[in-house]
Amino acid sequence: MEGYERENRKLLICISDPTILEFLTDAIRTYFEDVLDIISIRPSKLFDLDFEPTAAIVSHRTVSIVKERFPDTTLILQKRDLSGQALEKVVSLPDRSNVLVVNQHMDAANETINSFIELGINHINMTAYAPGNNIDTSHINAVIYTGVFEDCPKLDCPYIDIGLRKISLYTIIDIIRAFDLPSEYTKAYYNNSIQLFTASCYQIHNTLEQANTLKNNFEKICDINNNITFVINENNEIVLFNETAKKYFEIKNSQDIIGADYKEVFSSLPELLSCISADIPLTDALITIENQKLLLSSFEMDVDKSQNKAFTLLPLSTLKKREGMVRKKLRATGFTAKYTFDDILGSSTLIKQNKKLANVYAKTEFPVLITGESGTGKELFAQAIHNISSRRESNFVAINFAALPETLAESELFGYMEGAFTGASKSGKAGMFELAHQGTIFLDEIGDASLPVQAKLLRVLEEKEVVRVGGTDVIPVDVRIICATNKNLKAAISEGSFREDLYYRIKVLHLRLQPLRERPEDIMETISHLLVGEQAHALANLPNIRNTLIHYDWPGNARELRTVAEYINMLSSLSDREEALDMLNVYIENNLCADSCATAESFRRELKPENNLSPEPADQSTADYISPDLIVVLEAIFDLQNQGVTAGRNSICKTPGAKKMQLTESKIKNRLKKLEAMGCITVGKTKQGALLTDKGYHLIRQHGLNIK
Ligand SMILES: Nc1ncnc2c1ncn2[C@@H]1O[C@H](COP(=O)(O)OP(=O)(O)OP(=O)(O)O)[C@@H](O)[C@H]1O
Repeated sequence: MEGYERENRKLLICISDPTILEFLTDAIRTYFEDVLDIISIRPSKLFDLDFEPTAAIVSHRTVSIVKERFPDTTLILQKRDLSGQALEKVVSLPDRSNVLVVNQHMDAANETINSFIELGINHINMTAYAPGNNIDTSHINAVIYTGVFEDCPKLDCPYIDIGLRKISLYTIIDIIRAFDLPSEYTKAYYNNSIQLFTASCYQIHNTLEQANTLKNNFEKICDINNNITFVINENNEIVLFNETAKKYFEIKNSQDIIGADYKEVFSSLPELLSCISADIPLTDALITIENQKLLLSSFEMDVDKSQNKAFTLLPLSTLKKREGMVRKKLRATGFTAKYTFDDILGSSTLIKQNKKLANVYAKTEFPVLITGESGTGKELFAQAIHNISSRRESNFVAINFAALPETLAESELFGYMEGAFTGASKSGKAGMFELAHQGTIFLDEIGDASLPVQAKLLRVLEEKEVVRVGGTDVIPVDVRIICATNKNLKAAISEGSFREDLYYRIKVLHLRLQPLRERPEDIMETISHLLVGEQAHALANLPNIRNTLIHYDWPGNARELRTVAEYINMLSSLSDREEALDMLNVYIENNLCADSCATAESFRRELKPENNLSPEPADQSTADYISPDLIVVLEAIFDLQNQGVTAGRNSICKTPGAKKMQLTESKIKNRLKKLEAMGCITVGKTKQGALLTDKGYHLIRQHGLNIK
């Protein structure tokens, strides 16, 4: 940059660094361009000048050469101040950070450090650095430089550019004095500086506010967290004591505790004191404070190289309360038994007996095995038992072995530890047994459990404790077991697919649920509960429909019955009654009669055109409706009785009626049970065979047989 000459008002600026030279020249021109000739020059060009300036601005580097060239010129050693740029970044550097402050020259770097200290920035350890200066930089956490990145050593840490330092007020005053200028020239400088500093103060204010917000948030989190929490620094001073801690240790004022030596604060609690002083990480260490058991954990606060240590204390009583709350929540999210005995429909002697028995079982803690065909209400009974047992306030956890892949069975039942297998949740997971703690576990389709799982189940039943997959800790569980199966477990034992020892363990109490066909009097009662509206009831009570429903075998039991009820409900909403009736007839014939010729025949016989939607009279007994196959069996018993032959399965099978209807011995066995349940026959325990009751005779007579 070439200057130009002006009589008596020549100010020379001679600085070796071209960037700083340009920066300073621009700044000085801003203030003095109208009154001074400003000549800006690098030291190498000094001897080309053919005039003597009134004053010269020099740096530590150029002072001697300028003095040598112009001995009579007033020399002004340039002084500079922080620009304010990125000051908030410097303020936000973590406490005790080791920071390199870089400048082209050591004295300028030291000047920058002094400026920082003057501003009150003393939370960091600053080391001056200039190129060529050999220092150990291994511990450096950040580098601060003043606009010239090339001067910095290359380190793997954050760099903060605080910009070229602006010219100092002292230099301005020196210039004013050297040229005897009016003091107003300082005004422009002040205005400019105030603007800069207002901006940087604003930034610093924001930064401090953010830091304060963070600190407040952190303290709030510690307060919300119900654990007793406190933090101690490397000088053994307490730096944080949350609200729970204050309550627990009965500290009224934060000022009484913050900054206090923990050894004094806890002097009367030797066990806590020794744990804190031991300087080893603790995870749920069991300690006693004034007869109360607590879990103590400690954490190194490895933040910003601080040596702070956090401690949390959790009273066991609080832990238990929380456990109870979690269990309640779990119950609310699905581990609930919703059915009670009132939901179990049916007033047959068989169902009444089973309800009575289950009521008694509920009052005990013994395992119960519920057997019965699919849909007979095994889970319904299990839930009802749980709901009147002493465990009703805790979880009812159901697991179905038929739906559970073998690979998952173990982890689902017993839980797993973090990282126990690929895909395992990070935090591990409690198994069904743990979730059922203090409640009931319902092991449905137990007959489908694999042999290895059976072995583990046996162990849990015997030891009353589980070990999570991938873990070693033994977790005690207090669980009531109810198992259910529709398989013949005795046969499974003979085949070797079910453990005999497990069988006897789970079958301390036994409940056998009879299928609907063994208690036909429950059919209409159950279906009535499921029908909605008069129209649906009218449809179901049409003689042919009602008769078919009563005599159908119901292999799917109540579940199948529900489907039929739903279909009738759907039809009942049709406006065309004739169409509804037609559809129902087709449905019944296709679905309920397809498997049973006898039912089909009876159904067709009764499906007369005059059938309309008027229901059966309410007092008509279900037993007045009987299918032809049952009539054939009744007739056979009648004939055999008359011949003096014992009416057993074998003899009935050989009668002409049974032969005509292709009734096998097992079908006859089934029909005999039905007739017995209907009260039409009695079957003696000895070899006397089946005998007709009055009702049996009545039915034969009613169906047109010629009985004398
Ligand atoms: N006696 C009953 N009263 C009312 N509803 C019943 C009755 N028995 C069974 N159910 C109903 O039938 C359906 C099947 O019942 P549940 O699941 O208890 O049978 P299950 O014997 O456990 O069947 P599965 O062996 O197929 O699991 C449920 O909708 C249930 O509400």
